[in-house]
Amino acid sequence: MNKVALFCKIPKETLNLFSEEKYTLIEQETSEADGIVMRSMDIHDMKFSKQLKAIARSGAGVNNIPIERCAEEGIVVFNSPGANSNAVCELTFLGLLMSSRKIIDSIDWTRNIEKNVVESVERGKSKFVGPELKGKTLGVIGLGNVGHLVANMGVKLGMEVIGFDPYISVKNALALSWDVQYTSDINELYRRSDYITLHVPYSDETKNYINKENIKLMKDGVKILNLARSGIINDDDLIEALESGKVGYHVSDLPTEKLLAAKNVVCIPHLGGSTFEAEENCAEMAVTQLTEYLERGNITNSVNFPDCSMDRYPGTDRIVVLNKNIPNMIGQMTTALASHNVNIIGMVNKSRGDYACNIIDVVGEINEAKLKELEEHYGILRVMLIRQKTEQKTNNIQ
Ligand SMILES: NC(=O)c1ccc[n+]([C@@H]2O[C@H](COP(=O)([O-])OP(=O)(O)OC[C@H]3O[C@@H](n4cnc5c(N)ncnc54)[C@H](O)[C@@H]3O)[C@@H](O)[C@H]2O)c1
Ligand SMILES: O=C(O)CC[C@@H](O)C(=O)O
Repeated sequence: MNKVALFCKIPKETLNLFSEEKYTLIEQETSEADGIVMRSMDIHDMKFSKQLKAIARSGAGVNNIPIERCAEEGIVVFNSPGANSNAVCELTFLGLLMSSRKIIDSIDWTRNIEKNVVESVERGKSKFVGPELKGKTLGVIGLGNVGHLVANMGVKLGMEVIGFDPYISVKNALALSWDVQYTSDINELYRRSDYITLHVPYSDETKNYINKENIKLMKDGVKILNLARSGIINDDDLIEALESGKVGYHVSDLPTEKLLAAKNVVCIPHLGGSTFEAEENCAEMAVTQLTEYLERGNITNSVNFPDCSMDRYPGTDRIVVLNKNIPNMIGQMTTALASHNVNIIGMVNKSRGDYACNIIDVVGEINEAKLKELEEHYGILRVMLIRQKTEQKTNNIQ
């Protein structure tokens, strides 16, 4: 029986993916949890027990999870790429309009009209005139699952779109409209754009990505949208530019104390992925990937281990070994298995960066405690034994 800690609410239909015979659902991490399902909470300081095998992030960004430490502790971290991209793209569209048409200020102003509403509206509305999006230039930084949709949306709105992403995937490049102008020179994007929208992960590389040096290159009155993460824009530099009018408007889905107090800023409470559809898509993807790993050892969409899957050989037990990507790992594993007198029927080994995964289907008597001794070997991070299949029923939270 696997224990899974739910750190967030997940839709009822998704709960049903946890079969009753195989899972107990709990609301907190305990020393017994085999898996965690979570959203945006920050778990950098959380201590994980040896029992914890996997964390499934229902969402795209994983800067709230200590990915590297998890890898070293043999904990596979999954995210749900693309599952909330449309929701973010739609909110970006709203952000573009809000930054252009003084929507928020005008709504506030209208709400405070005390009398002669019709007349006051017609007399006062001229102070809220703003530009159309059509014909303006939209700069999209990061052309991943969200960014490529935003770029294509810009084209559909009649905007000139310029995109930058030095690591764009083939899949997203192929999905990009031919009318999106791709540049490998980000300064060109800064110089030409009337609107700049960010869709990159938060990382050491993207911290303070937008700062006073590159703001200088931008057009006067440029509008900047951040629906990615706080910290990607240097708040102080941005606020200075908003004060001077160099930056005309800022829309943030990741508010900070400083931004809340700044002028010409609209803050949204991190609603990018908060649609019914996106929440369901993310939870379903996260839970499916987690259960697939716990039940069958197959890894899809991990952010710290490679994709690694194998069809189960009938009548076998399955051993999953996570290890550092260094020499002689497979030799050590197969030697240890030979000493148990088990026969390897099928095996797959995949590596990515510093880490690797092996799925090994075997027949023969396995002493699990003895097998676990492999974890004492340098470079072996986790050994997991999955005995032959059992049947499924559905589950409810305890
Ligand atoms: N507001 C929200 O609720 C919400 C929802 C989803 C995602 N996000 C944030 O947006 C980010 C992007 O989401 P996504 O689903 O498109 O992720 P993604 O991984 O599909 O795309 C990120 C893209 O950024 C690119 N990139 C990485 N470093 C870059 C750099 N230095 N310069 C330019 N491009 C770079 C990558 O190549 C990739 O194509 C996430 O990491 C997350 O932090 C926020
Ligand atoms: O959990 C959320 O609502 C935020 C999701 C979003 O920031 C993401 O990275 O996918």
